[in-house]
Amino acid sequence: MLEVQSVSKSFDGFRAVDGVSFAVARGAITGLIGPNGAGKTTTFNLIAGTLAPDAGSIRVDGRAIEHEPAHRRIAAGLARTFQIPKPFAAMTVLENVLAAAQDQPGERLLPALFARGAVRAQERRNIERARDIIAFLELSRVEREPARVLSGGQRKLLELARVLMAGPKLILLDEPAAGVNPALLETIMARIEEINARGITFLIIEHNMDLVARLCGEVVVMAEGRVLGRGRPAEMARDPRVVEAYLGGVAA
Ligand SMILES: Nc1ncnc2c1ncn2[C@@H]1O[C@H](COP(=O)(O)OP(=O)(O)OP(=O)(O)O)[C@@H](O)[C@H]1O
Repeated sequence: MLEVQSVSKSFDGFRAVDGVSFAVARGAITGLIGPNGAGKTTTFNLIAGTLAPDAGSIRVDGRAIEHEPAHRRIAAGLARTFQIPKPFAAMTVLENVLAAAQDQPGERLLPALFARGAVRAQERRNIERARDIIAFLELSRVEREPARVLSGGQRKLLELARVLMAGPKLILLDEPAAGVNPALLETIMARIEEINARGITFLIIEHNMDLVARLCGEVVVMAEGRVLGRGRPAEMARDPRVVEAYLGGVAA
């Protein structure tokens, strides 16, 4: 589903991502782990298109996307969340989810002028879909509330809702467990499992090893801009190179 091949990115001569290669199988939930500063978020930004790689290729479903703008990658089925969610604070939960819908005919001039009925029908379908997704993520109670009133965990759920509204086949999650209380974390993990069971592939950056051990069939471990290893979470946790990278990270 995703192939990252020899991808590099430097900031002012500092190699944040240095010849990184890995693949994510269709239908898998793969973890991207490693100590702080390993280059995980930079790798996400390169895959999602918020940063352009200096070198290397990125393929989704066999199609090279590294030169495509971020919005085209979303249309190609790639969606991502952020470590710190950034909902539209003044908009309601429902409006936030609706804003993530792809291919809204109302945004195109000609259909808007000549097919008002069709536009309205599409909008109704979008609202129905958004409300189903909101219910699935247990946010119905706050559907009409502005996003600014949500807790940290609810914001993570709202991000997932927005991502689902875009209809992706591959979802990149940046620290879905960060700042989330244990009850909501259980909801988030269960929903990720259910979404995955419907055939959607995940790549997840996460420091919470309970989440990684439960959800991820395989992890890719990064340190200092490179891939240290890949394998099952329990295997990687025992790998001396991985242990050393984490200890080094703590010491630094
Ligand atoms: N825009 C930037 N300009 C300069 N340096 C950057 C930039 N973005 C990231 N870096 C540096 O690149 C390195 C990798 O950062 P990155 O955020 O990708 O790490 P990470 O593995 O996601 O870390 P964390 O787990 O703490 O989120 C860090 O040393 C960081 O300071």
